Amino acid sequence: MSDFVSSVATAKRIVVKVGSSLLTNDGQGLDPQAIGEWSSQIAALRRQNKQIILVSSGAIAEGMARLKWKTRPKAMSELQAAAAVGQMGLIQAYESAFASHNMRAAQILLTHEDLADRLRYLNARTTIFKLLELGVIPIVNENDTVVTDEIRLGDNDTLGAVVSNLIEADALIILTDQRGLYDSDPRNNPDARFIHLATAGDPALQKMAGGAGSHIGTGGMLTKVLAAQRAASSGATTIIASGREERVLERLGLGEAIGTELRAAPSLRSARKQWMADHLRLPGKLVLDEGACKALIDQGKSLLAVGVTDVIGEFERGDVVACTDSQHREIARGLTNYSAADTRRIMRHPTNEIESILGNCRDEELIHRNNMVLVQTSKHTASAES
Ligand SMILES: Nc1ncnc2c1ncn2[C@@H]1O[C@H](COP(=O)(O)OP(=O)(O)O)[C@@H](O)[C@H]1O
Ligand SMILES: N[C@@H](CCC(=O)OP(=O)(O)O)C(=O)O
Repeated sequence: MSDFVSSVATAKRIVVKVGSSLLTNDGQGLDPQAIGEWSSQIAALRRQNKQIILVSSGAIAEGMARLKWKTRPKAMSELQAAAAVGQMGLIQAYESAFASHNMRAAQILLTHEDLADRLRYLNARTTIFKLLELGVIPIVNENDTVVTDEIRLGDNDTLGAVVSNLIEADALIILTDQRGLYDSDPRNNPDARFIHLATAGDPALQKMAGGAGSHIGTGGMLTKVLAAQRAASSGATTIIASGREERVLERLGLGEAIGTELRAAPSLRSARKQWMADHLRLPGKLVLDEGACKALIDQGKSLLAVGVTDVIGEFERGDVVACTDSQHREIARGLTNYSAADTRRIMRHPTNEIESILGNCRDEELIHRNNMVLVQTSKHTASAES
């Protein structure tokens, strides 16, 4: 028995990764009952007031069943074809399972490149946040059709971590066919000891983890341990637990310490905020009025166009820009949703006028709070917030 409370209890935004082995009948196509069970458990977490993003594998396994292939192909083009065929079944199954709980789901297919490109990264983020705001469950998988071996994330454990970083999730739950992480592969060593709690990124964990245990799964424990390390860089805690444990998600949400919990070291600062803070040369500056400075510093709010009095420099949507007070002292920086040209047109105007000025209103905020880092203390010193 573990004597700690699961971090899932206090987590508000959670990425849940479900591996192929938990969605299929021994790799032979999707198991609708399993999908029904996952959607019920996610509905239970929603009732606990948590935002859930599902990273689901299973497209290749379902595609193989639909194409009547008995063994997993090796050729990239065949894997991609299977994924393309199977992804439809996967989404179809989730769509009807969530509908029975009066919930909507959305399909998000991502590649490594989408997240390496700043604009596409920002668009993916904005879309996922909007879906969460609307109460929709985003279902994410890798866009297998367009990726080659070299640029493939390759396993959904890594994708789960990348998505956790993207939306700054509090927790990443990786569900698999084992109770969690042991100090060696329990399939080969019956005396393997179970790890309840450890720090993500501890090099000892990598030595314990082996490859995939089944012909269905891809990564094994090693990709899960590495995913935990990656998720920790934006502060998320990872839980590796058995998907066969009854009501596992709901119980984790209630604080039961099921599985292995890999916590981020307390000192870790959000990687994205670090990235913004590290920008030395910014392409532009927004000068804010007093009210906007207060909203950012004291109230933790997003920046709206109405609070901007001047735009200096040239920049595009997605660039990191500085926000200054009327004395040109930098108080914050963040990813802007509007170019310099558009900002000049909408500054000093309330949000409800953006559409009539620009012809559309893609984002209500000029810089969303989630995309901003404060770079001053109340004394206007230049130290970055931690
Ligand atoms: N130290 C370890 N502790 C637990 N499982 C391990 C360990 N090393 C390797 N494994 C293997 O990892 C497998 C889970 O990974 P994988 O087959 O990729 O599943 P999934 O499809 O859920 O991602 C387990 O079935 C197990 O055999
Ligand atoms: N994109 C692939 C996922 C591959 C994968 O990581 O599978 P798994 O190791 O079972 O989580 C699919 O949908 O089949």
